[in-house]
Order: sequence, then C-alpha cells, then structure tokens
Amino acid sequence: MKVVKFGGSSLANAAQVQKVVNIIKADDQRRFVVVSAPGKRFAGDIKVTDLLITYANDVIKQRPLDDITNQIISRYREIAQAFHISDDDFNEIKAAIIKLPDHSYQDNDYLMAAFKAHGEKLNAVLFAKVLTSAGLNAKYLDPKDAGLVVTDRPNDADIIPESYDRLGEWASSSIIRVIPGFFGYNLQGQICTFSRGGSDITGAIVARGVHATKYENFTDVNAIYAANPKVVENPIAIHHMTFREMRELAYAGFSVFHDEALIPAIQGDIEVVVKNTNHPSERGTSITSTKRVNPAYPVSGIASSPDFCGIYIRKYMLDKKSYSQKILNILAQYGLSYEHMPSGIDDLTVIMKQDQLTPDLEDLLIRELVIALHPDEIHITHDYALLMVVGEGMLNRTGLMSKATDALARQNVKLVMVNQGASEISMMFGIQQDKADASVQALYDAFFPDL
Ligand SMILES: Nc1ncnc2c1ncn2[C@@H]1O[C@H](COP(=O)(O)OP(=O)(O)O)[C@@H](O)[C@H]1O
Ligand SMILES: N[C@@H](CC(=O)OP(=O)(O)O)C(=O)O
Repeated sequence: MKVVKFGGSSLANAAQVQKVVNIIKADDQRRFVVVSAPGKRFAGDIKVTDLLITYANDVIKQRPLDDITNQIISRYREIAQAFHISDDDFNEIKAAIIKLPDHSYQDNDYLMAAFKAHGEKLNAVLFAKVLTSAGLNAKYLDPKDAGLVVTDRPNDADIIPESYDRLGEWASSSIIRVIPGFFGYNLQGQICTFSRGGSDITGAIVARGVHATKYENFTDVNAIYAANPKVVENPIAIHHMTFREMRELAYAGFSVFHDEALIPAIQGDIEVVVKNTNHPSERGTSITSTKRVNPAYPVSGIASSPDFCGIYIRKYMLDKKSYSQKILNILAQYGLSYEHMPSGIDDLTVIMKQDQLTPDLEDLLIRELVIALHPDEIHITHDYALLMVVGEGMLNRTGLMSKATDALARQNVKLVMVNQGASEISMMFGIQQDKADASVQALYDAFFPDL
C-alpha cells in the first residue's frame, strides 16, 4: 500500500484537484492521501498558508479582517463549486475560517500555528468530499485521531516516536484516508506545525507508521534535477538518488523535498518517489538506500542556499576546546542554532542562518562573545550562500575539489569557506550570495560537461 502526498502546487485550483483525483483513481494502492494547503495558481499568486499568516498577524495586531478572510474563503470556494460540494459542506469550511480568532490560544505562537494548520486541515476536509463525490470511498482523518503527536514547539515541531505505533493501527483501513499535512498535536492537544514545507514530513511519518511500500510525493516537476531548474536551463534529471544524497541536497536548497522528511523514510526504509501531478506517467525520481552502480557522473546534484551569516573570531593561541564550549553556551543562551564552525589555527567562523538575528540581538551577541572570549578580532559578515556539490560517486575519486574550485575561480567567485565532510559525498563552499546562481551554473557545467 502507498502513501501519496500532494503539494500546494498540485491542489492550487479545481483543474489541479481533478488531476489529483485521477491519480488516486488510477491506483487502488494509494490509500493514504496527505494534502497541503492550496498553493500558487500562477507566478505572483499567494499560497493559502501565506494568506493565513497574514490573517493571524492581522488578528494579533487587531487590524480589519474582512478582506483577508474573503481571500482565503474564495480559494476554497473556487474548488468546492467546481466539484458541486453542497452549500452546507462548504459553509462548514467558511465558518471554520471566520471563527479562527474566536478560539482561545495559549499565546500568539500557538495562534499562528493553528491558523497556518487550517490551510491543510480545511483542504483535507474539502478534498475528502471531492473524492467521495467522485465515487471513491474516502474519509477525512484528523492528525489527532491518527495519533500524530508532536513536540511542544508551536511552529517548528518534531514527531514524537510513539506516534508511529498509533498510526500503525490505521494500516489495515480499507478506505482512503485523507490526512492534512504540516501539523500534529502536542501532548496538551494544541496544534503545532512542522517548519515550512512540512507536509512532506507528514507524508513520510504516515508512510513509516502504516508501513507503506512506497511514499509517492507529487509535485510540479518531472523529476529531481541535478540543479534547480529555475537556475540552470534544462538540467539533467536524476532518476535515482540515495537517501544520503537527497538529505544533503534538500538541506542545501533543493526545496522540492523537505530534508527532515527523509528521516522517517530512512528509519522505515521506505522508497520515496517524487512525481509530477501534471505528468504522472513520467518516471520521476526514486530515493532509496541503494547506491547507484557505476554512475555516469560522480556528482548527483548541485544546490545553493542563501541567507547565512558568519561570525569570524580570531585570537592567537586560542584554546579550541574551551573556546567552542563558550561559544556554544552563548548561542544556546539566545536560542540560536549554528550550521557549521570551520576553524584554523588561530581563528574560527560560526556560520548560521541570518534570519535568527535582529540588529539588536546581533549587537548583544557580539558583546557577549567579546566579554567571554576576549578575541583579537571579531566581526559578522552577512549574505553568504552555501553551495553544495553532492554525489555518492565522489567517494574515492580524485580531482573533484580542484574541478569545482577551478570552475568557481573562472567566475571570480571568492570562497569564504570550504568544507568537505569525512563522508566524502559532499563538498561545501561558502560564497557571496549575489554569486550563487552563477556559481551553480558554473559547477553544473563543470560536472555535467557534455550536456
Ligand atoms: N533540483 C531540483 N529539482 C526539481 N525541482 C527543484 C529543484 N530545486 C528546487 N526545485 C523547485 O521545487 C519546486 C517544487 O517544490 P514545491 O514548490 O515545494 O512544490 P509543492 O507545491 O508540490 O510542495 C519546483 O517547482 C522547483 O522549482
Ligand atoms: N502549506 C505549508 C506546508 C507545505 O508543505 O506546503 P507545500 O507542500 O505547498 O510545500 C507551507 O506552505 O509551508
């Protein structure tokens, strides 16, 4: 039996929803359907999740709500009308949107989480009705009833492992269960969402819980390509990847699949197949634990991720052990997480996502670091991008680093950080953000020369 997840692009309007109905009808193994909120219908459109974030902020700031609620309601109405959903059924969805501010929330973080989650919740309610009207035996399954319990971080939750057993109890269900992605409930019964793009995570959790043979993730591209198709024209499709490769690439910017969604798939050893809702007969990309034999290219993908900053700290004769300990303590004190900490004899750089810092927090952080570390030099550089070259085929090959740095040098890209993990399946470069697209293109040309 398969778990299928449809992203926002696959459910953006009635025409897309019809394609999804056809895909489910085409294979009776597709028994657990995880849905996102309606996404963008065209370039420049706004995802329902983003409309709900505006709605939540308007409630918090006590601004007028009519306009934003009407925008959200009209997204569901467009789909409901096309599938002749009854007025009573549609009015339930409409009322749920209007009544969102009337519930009590522990604080604004929980309010935000509950508002966001309703994008998927109401879409799942609606989609179950659409499937029923198409003659299928389908029912909405709320994450609470499914047993999807998460940690108490309202907008960045993690699954609690006990959930898998509870989800397992649904495995033998003979009817199609439509489950909203992106959120679960904490032990107190409050809604907490995963991070953005987190419906992929729900799909993987359900797949592991019900012991699916396959997790099909439907989106709007024919495959995962060796580089983001919005950056490189006509990149080569990668039809098979390992979990390790995909995890590194997802983390480093392949937004097509959430990096955290790979963990339940790895734990349950469940094949993930990324497919296109618009062209379901295309092969897609299969992600498994098996390595490719004799890959044509050593590299599987080249990704870039923007918006990092680096705190550079230099001190002669620094004692690395106590130094890094002190840095980590200060970061923890401010609830900050770091991504990398490359170091030299007398210096180190803490690389972190820059959206965690406000100018005030940045000043405070530097002051604390100065007091604790007495550095000879300390400064923050903003707007780094991290470039990642990934491939299991890189293992035991020589000359790949020089090929990459040569290609970047030819584009005049200054490297502010280079990192090759012991796994040897990835190389990472810190570069100036405004060179990110040109760098991805240059690396693509270097590693896929004859395409
Ligand atoms: N290497 C890649 N291969 C394919 N798509 C990619 C890649 N990197 C980024 N993407 C982007 O991911 C998008 C699909 O992800 P997303 O917008 O989250 O879809 P969904 O709405 O289905 O969740 C694609 O349209 C594409 O622009
Ligand atoms: N709707 C949520 C969760 C999600 O996964 O969406 P999508 O499948 O459209 O990326 C978001 O926008 O973050």
